[in-house]
Amino acid sequence: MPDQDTLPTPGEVAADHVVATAVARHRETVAAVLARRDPRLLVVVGPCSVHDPAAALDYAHLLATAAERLSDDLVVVLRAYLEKPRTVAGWTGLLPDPTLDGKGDIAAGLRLGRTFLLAAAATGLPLAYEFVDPMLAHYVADVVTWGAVGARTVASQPHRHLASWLPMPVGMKNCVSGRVDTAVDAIRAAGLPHAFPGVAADGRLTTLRSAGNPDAHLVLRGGPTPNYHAADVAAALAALTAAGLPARVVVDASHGNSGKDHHRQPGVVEDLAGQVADGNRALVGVMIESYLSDGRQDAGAGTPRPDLSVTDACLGWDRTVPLLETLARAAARRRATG
Ligand SMILES: O=C[C@H](O)[C@H](O)COP(=O)(O)O
Ligand SMILES: C=C(OP(=O)(O)O)C(=O)O
Repeated sequence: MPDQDTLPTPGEVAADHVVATAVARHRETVAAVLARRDPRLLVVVGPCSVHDPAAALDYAHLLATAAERLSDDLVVVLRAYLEKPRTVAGWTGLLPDPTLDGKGDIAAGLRLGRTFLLAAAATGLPLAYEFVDPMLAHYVADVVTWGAVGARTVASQPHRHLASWLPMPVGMKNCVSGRVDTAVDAIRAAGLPHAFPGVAADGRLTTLRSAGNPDAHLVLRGGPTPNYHAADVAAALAALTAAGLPARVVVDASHGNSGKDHHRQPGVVEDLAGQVADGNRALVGVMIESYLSDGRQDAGAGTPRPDLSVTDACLGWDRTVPLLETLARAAARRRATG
C-alpha cells in the first residue's frame, strides 16, 4: 500500500503533447541564436522563483506582449524556476515545497508546478528552468526550452550527465567562487555521451543513454567580484576556445554580477548592451531577474505578497521594460553593423 507521500509518475503528470511542437521550435530558435545563425540576442528574464503561480502568470502575460513587440531583435525566454538551490538552507521552490512552509508536499508541487508551466507556455513564451534535482527533471523537461545548471551544481556529475541528455540548450554557470574553468569542464562533459540512471514515464528507474548536448554553453554570473565587463567576457571566450569549445557566452546581470543588489542590474545590463552594440557577436545572451514589483520579501513571515520575490530581489516590471528596449536597440545596432 503506497503511503501518502508516493509521487505520481512523470507519465501521470505529463502534458498532452500539444505544447511539444512549440517547445521544439523554441529550442531550435535558441540553438540558432547560440550558433549565431540567428543574429538576435537571447534574453532570459523573469522571477528568481515562482511562489505564486497566478501572479507569475500575470508577469508572463506582460512579458509575452513585450517579447512580441521586440521580437525583431530579441529572443525572450521566461525564467520559470520552480526549484531553488540554496547556499545552506531556505525555501527550495514550488515543486518541492508548494506551501512554502517546509512541509515538502512534492506530489502537490508537481501538479501545481506542471499546471503553471503549461499555462506559462500557453502565453507563447519559451521557458527557462534550472534543473536542481535530477529526478524532478523528468517531470518538467518536456516543456523547457532553455535549461540551466547553476553555480552550486555545475561541478556535479549527475547534473552534467543530465545536461548531456536534455534535448535543449543548457547554460552552465560559473561557480559561486567565480571559477569559470569548472563550467568549461561541465560544457565539455555535457557534450559527451553518457549512461546514467533516470526516471522513466512509468516511474521506474531506468538507464538513460545520452548522445551529448551540442548546445551546452557558458553563463557568466560573477562571484565575489563581477565578471560581466568586456575583459572578463574576452577571458571567458578565450578559455572556451582553448578548450576547443564554441566561443559564446550568456551573461547574468544578477547574482554575483550585481552583488545580489537588484538596483545594480540596470547598470550591468547597460554595460552588456554596450558590448553588444560595439559588435561583440559572441555575447549571445543576457539574463535578468525581474518580477512584478521591485525588491524581495522573506518567505515564512505570514502570507507572502504575490507580486514580490521570496528569494533574490528582482527588478520590478516598470524598470525591466526600458532594459529590454535597450538590449533590443543594441542587438539591432550589432546586426546593422554586421
Ligand atoms: O537565485 C537564487 C539564490 O541566489 C540561490 O537560490 C541561493 O540563495 P541563498 O544563497 O539565499 O541560499
Ligand atoms: C540560483 C541561480 O543562479 P546561480 O546558480 O547563478 O546562483 C538562479 O539563476 O536562480
